[in-house]
Amino acid sequence: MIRCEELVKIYKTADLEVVALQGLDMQVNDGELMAIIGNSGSGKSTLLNMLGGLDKPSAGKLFVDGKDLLSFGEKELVNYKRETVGFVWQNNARNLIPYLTALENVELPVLLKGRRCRARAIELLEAVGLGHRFKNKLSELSGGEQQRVAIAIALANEPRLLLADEPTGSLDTKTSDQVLDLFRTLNQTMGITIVIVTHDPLLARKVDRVVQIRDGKTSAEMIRRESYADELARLDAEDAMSGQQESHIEYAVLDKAGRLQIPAGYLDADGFKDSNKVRVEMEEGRIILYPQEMMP
Ligand SMILES: Nc1ncnc2c1ncn2[C@@H]1O[C@H](COP(=O)(O)OP(=O)(O)OP(=O)(O)O)[C@@H](O)[C@H]1O
Repeated sequence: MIRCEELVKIYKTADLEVVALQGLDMQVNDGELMAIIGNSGSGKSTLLNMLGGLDKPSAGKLFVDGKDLLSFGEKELVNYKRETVGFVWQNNARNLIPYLTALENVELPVLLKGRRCRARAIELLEAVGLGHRFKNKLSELSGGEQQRVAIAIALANEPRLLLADEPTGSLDTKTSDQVLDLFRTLNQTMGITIVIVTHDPLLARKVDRVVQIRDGKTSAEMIRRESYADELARLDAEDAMSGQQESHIEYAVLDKAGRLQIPAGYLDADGFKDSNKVRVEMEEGRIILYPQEMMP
């Protein structure tokens, strides 16, 4: 669904250049539900904006749903944003009009697309579990319900890809869980690919793959040992203690040039700390790193 190769984004301001993405490689499969995590300023939102066609990369390759985004002109970009992607933001106010009802809020974008809208808007609200609240004004809905209206709007154009930037950032744990459950249901029933940018470690634990970005590059991937659905089924069957097992296996990302980012903290050990060299040995199918002065 998504293929980024050596993606670079440089922001130029009057007196400064910021390299927000520094040759980022990432793939997302069709129908995947995955999360992107990383420290503040690591480039997550920049990447999401590139994927959504809201901004253009400075260099690299970017394919979404078989389309080469870097080759797009203005018109193709507008079509792409209208037809291929949907967005969900942390801040609902960006999407919603408080004095209109849930139904009117969803009808609006459907109307703009020139379809028969009421039936479709009701269908979308039912898909996000709000079939019973569509006559309520936005101001009468809870934060989680408002976020679900925003998700219904994002689905109005039947996008193949849903991009969510901190979608649970302003919600409590229980409501965040409900929004994530909704993403999972939409992912399974509609086959829509979903990419979530999040700071929330609990949310990240619940998706099957997490990509970590460090300094504008992918540095690690956490892949579930078993799917979340399988884990829930197993936990139901076993006692609660088995939930202590780590849910994900962490992989460091190896780029095409053979570069590897050692996970944060590993190089704090004695011998590695004050050196810019490590000794690399191949041993029985393993690659082992030794501090410079330590002989194997
Ligand atoms: N429009 C812009 N002009 C200049 N610099 C920018 C712009 N947008 C982002 N940056 C810079 O690019 C870098 C990456 O920013 P980005 O917003 O992608 O990070 P992030 O990982 O999403 O952070 P956060 O988690 O805090 O939202 C930062 O150093 C940021 O200051």
